[in-house]
Amino acid sequence: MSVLRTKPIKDVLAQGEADGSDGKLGLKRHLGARDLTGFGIGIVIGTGIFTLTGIEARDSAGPGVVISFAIAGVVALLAALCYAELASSVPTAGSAYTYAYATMGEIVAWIIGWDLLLEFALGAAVVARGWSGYLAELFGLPTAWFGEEGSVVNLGAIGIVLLLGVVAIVGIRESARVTNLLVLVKVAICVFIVAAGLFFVKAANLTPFIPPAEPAGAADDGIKQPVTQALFGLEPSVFGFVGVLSAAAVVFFAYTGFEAVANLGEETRRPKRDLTLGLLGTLLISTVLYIGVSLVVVGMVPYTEIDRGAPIASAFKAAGAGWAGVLVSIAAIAGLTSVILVDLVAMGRIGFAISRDGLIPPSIAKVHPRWGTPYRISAVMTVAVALLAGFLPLSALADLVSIGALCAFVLVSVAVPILRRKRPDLDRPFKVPFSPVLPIVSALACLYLMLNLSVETWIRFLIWMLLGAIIYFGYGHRRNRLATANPAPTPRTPTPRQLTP
Ligand SMILES: NC(=[NH2+])NCCC[C@H](N)C(=O)O
Repeated sequence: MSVLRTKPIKDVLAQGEADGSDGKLGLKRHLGARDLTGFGIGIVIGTGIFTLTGIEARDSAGPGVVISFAIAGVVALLAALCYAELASSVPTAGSAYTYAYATMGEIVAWIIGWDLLLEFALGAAVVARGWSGYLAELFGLPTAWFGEEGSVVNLGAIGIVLLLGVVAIVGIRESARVTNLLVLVKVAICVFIVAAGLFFVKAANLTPFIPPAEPAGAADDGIKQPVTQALFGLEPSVFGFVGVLSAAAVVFFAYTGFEAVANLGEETRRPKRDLTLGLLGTLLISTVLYIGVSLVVVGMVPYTEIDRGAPIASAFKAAGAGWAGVLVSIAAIAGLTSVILVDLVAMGRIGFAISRDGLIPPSIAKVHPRWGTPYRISAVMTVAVALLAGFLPLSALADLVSIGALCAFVLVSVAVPILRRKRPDLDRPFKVPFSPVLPIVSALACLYLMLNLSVETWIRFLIWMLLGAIIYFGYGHRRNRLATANPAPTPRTPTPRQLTP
């Protein structure tokens, strides 16, 4: 069936190796392992740790939110292992989209590509609104233009997206420099938060570590409740182990985005080695920091009193160290800025890979001769993200970013054992241990977290996917490169003249 056609792996590899020198579409190779880890941490540490920690501790898990972060971290690490195997053996700009095209067929590839566009575009937009909110608070700007509620247009969000969009377009090296700097700031401050906060931790705040389950309030009912609870007709409840698990699904947002690294394979000097280092390094560092920061927050303040909006800053304030609040704001602004930038960079690469294959119009896949970036698709998508962030109240849509990431992780996990059977002799610099067991566990864990997200999120996600299906059958299905390719040209037999030296 034509929707299930796959792209030969040798074509995928050839596309990934083009560097633009022979007139083929190709990106420029500037990045090393440190840059990749910088991009990874750049996109990972942001809104999640600075806000979700408070909300989930208070409303869903108590101090057990630390376990939620650990669980989400392990699930993300499993997915990162699978990503590392595929990214290092098939280093391309499209990551999961490309792996799916080579293993599971065009329609699955499209679904994943469309899903990744949602994740990265919405990721940038959601975080841009948060960014604007921080800015407004820091400088006392009018919330009508910079805030979340009741604003007509969010100028801060539009401004930051356009500005970072320009950085992303002007060059991968420039983007790496800006990202590395921001990452240094936010990681240093996170380390400081953990080290200083430990002095204020009180054992009493940590007991009971997991508060006993209790019935959920009306707010968590109906389409707001996790699919697992709705599906099995369970009485909606919060806290207890169930609460810890549903908090894990929500804080998973804090880990999403690391896959951006896997999209930089065509811009990395030594992709086979460095992609693995970048992916796993990102995850290890962020997991350790997250567990540290969340432990400090719930250890400093009884969970019933944690501030929902600014949990870290107000924990320090309560301990009489209000000055730490300024540091936290700086870390948050630096963190959110790098998240948006890397989201925009990665979004351009995914769009580039999809349009290069003709599933969306190939003319926008052009690479800029000097900057070496996919500037057209990046520009188009940056403007779209700016409009989204400027006009839609998005804070409710963070879960949609998570479901998008999780859906891609499920497919990437499944793709590992499939690719091992389909192309057994592919050069694999990194191999997931215990395949297929570990990839299957990874897929199931991601699926489980997906089912812990709310019914509402699933409905929104399915609507987005339906839109994708319409575009695919209306355009991509007939117009893409595999569909329009002439029958494979027969190999030219060398003429006798060519054979003689
Ligand atoms: N592509 C994405 N998932 N982007 C959003 C990343 C969000 C980031 N993990 C944070 O906590 O702020």
